[in-house]
Amino acid sequence: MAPIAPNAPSTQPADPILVSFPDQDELSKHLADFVIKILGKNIIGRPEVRWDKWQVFFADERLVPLDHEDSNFRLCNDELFSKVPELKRSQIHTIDVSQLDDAEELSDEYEKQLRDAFAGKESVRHPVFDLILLGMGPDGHTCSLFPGHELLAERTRWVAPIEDSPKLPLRRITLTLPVLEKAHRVVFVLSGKEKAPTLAKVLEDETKSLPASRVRPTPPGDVYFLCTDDSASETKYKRTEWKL
Ligand SMILES: O=C(O)[C@H](O)[C@@H](O)[C@H](O)[C@H](O)COP(=O)(O)O
Repeated sequence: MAPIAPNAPSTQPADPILVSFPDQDELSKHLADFVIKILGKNIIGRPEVRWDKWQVFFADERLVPLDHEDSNFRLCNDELFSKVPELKRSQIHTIDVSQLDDAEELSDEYEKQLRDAFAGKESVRHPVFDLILLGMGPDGHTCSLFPGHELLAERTRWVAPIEDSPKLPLRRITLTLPVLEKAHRVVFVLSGKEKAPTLAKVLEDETKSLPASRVRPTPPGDVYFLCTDDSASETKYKRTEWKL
């Protein structure tokens, strides 16, 4: 067995970075700056968003038409995409609604969209996202990966169907843990006191029993928890001062 070089990079996932802000407005402002820094281009000290470079995928999606009130695309479209004409519809990867009746086929087709977008990159064994933004439910679920569900054990597929979601609607597709683990940066965005006990568990529970606590990107990836103070009120986990 070859000895490990003393300066060899760690293969252990880095500790999560917890940053807490007084309220949602502060959180949103700093999150926007962070996204611009990561996905923008620094032009003479002034970061600018290069919208033409973006490829947007959904961490999970409900199997409903794109204009349905349960659609994650619809929510993002109303709040962001429709306000950014520079971001072309072809850069936003949505589910194939002609396959809504067949979750397996639809999931495979979404994985194919991912494979095509990442084709030619060194990372083709896994997609390596620059940034994945996630929420976390009060039960500790993230994407559509729910506590105790067999999909937590999925290691082969990049995208998987779920038809027995404990949170309605029942039928969805979701990115799998291996994809989350390969990302450069995963950012959980949390607000509200109802998330506080779960966040404490996710950050402090060594057993990693909850889906959100299983999201630990491999080096050099990082996972951030950007929260409002009420969400972070029950955890003793160390805070990091926010610096861009
Ligand atoms: O489709 C879904 O249900 C979501 O993708 C889910 O993973 C969400 O991120 C969490 O439930 C947190 O949601 P909130 O941030 O709205 O509480």
